[in-house]
Amino acid sequence: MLLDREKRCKSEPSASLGYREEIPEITEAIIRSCEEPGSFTHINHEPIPSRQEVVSIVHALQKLIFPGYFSRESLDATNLRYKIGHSVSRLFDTMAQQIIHSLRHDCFRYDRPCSHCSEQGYETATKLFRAIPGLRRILATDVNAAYDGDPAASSHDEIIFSYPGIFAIAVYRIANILYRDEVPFIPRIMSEYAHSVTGIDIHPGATIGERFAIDHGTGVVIGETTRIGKNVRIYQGVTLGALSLPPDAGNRLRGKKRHPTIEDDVIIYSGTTILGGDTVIGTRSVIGGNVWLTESVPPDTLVVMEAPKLSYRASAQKGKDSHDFT
Ligand SMILES: CC(=O)OC[C@H](N)C(=O)O
Repeated sequence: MLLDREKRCKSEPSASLGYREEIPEITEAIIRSCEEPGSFTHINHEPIPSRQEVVSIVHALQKLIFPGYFSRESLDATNLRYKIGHSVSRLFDTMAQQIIHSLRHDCFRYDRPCSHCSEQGYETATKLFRAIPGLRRILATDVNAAYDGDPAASSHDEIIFSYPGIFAIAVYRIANILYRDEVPFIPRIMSEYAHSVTGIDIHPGATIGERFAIDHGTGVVIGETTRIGKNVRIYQGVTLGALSLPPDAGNRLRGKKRHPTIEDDVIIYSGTTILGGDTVIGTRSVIGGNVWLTESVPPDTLVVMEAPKLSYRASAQKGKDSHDFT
């Protein structure tokens, strides 16, 4: 049986017509706002890089870097050469096209004179694909470091299949090659994608040595000018960041070293924040959890936050309605 309210609703004529009459005016208002000085639009320009394509490239590169782990079809000795050749040849053009789009965008948009975006796009894509064997080698050191440092990891394969840390580091290592080649947009699209799926934010401009491990990873931030040596391990919630940034910091500090340097064999535990471009954490140091550091520490230093004083008493829950926290 229909309720009265439902009956009324069903017999009511559609209200959309009256409201739809407003669409031309709404459209005009949006167009006028696009013409306002200082408004952001992207009209009449060369094709822009596609975020969706770049994300698919990331996943395709992950399959090439760790063959067999992320493919639906199994790889074996008879099809390996064919499958790798096939994906390199397909990916090569897609990658080059995306690089060309992003270079062209900057040429047109910012009047940067250029006559060879297309050539440069193919050259950079070639460099990236040539770097894959090296990427595979360095990522193997990262997987080994994660396994060696984590009793919860039951195998190297488990790390490759499932650890957000290794995914974020793999994407960082790819993006860093493009960043060093001064490809606009794509490195950040890649690293912010990894950030969005792992909670780990590694700027592609950071410099990170081999055997880098991020355990758990959620909330890790590694700033653009951070330098990290070899065999460094960090945990969730670690920030390697800049000191306070004034409102005009964007223009004043762009390109300057703002983030710390972490030397070889350092461990930084969860929730720690280390800030400043001149801050150096000396080799083999261990920085405990929840430390706030804005100054350098010499090699072989242990830095710990003294635990706040806790008091322990019998629980107030027994026989009481409210808790007594005084
Ligand atoms: C990580 C960090 O400090 O970020 C702050 C700012 N984006 C910068 O790069 O300086």
